[in-house]
Amino acid sequence: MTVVLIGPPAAGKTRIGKRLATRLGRPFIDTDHEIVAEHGPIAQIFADHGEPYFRRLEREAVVRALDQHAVVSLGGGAVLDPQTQADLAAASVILLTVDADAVAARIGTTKRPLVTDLASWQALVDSRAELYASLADYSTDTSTRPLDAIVEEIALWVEGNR
Ligand SMILES: Nc1ncnc2c1ncn2[C@@H]1O[C@H](COP(=O)(O)OP(=O)(O)OP(=O)(O)O)[C@@H](O)[C@H]1O
Ligand SMILES: O=C(O)C1=C[C@@H](O)[C@@H](O)[C@H](O)C1
Ligand SMILES: [Mg+2]
Repeated sequence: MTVVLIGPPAAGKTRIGKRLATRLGRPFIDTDHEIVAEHGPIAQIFADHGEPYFRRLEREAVVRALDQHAVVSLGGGAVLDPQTQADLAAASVILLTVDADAVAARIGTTKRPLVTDLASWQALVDSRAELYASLADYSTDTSTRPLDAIVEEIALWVEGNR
């Protein structure tokens, strides 16, 4: 089964996904990175064409990624697509959560069009928390523990669920 990481911005999907893929001996795909490689910076896509256009590109990247026996990190909003929600039933879905205190230290430097400060991050999380939880087969919090401990915990769960 494809292993998929979901969760809000700055939860650690990219960093943890990369290490988890190495740990499991699988390729790693990050849908945000696929979109950037093909179409340029996400903030620029939002600015030039708007969010609905970005979501269409994202859906195409998700379809390609879910077809691989890989570890896939989805963009934070990829799960808003109903077809993606349905497709995730056939994957092992891991939700990464993070609390606001930890995120405050993480969101300073990157360019996220929908997350400009802690308040916008919190609003986005509040609006999606139920959806994230409903799609997850396993959930773990990334706020305080070192990356390697989190990766090992997830890897053991995946190996138990093959
Ligand atoms: N367990 C952790 N402990 C400390 N810092 C972490 C941890 N996990 C991630 N980080 C840091 O948090 C930041 C965000 O991580 P990452 O880019 O992996 O998140 P993401 O969920 O992919 O976010 P997005 O794709 O929305 O940008 C990075 O600077 C990363 O180094
Ligand atoms: O949460 C979101 O809606 C987003 C998260 C990022 O991963 C990017 O996919 C983009 O900035 C949108
Ligand atoms: Mg990421």
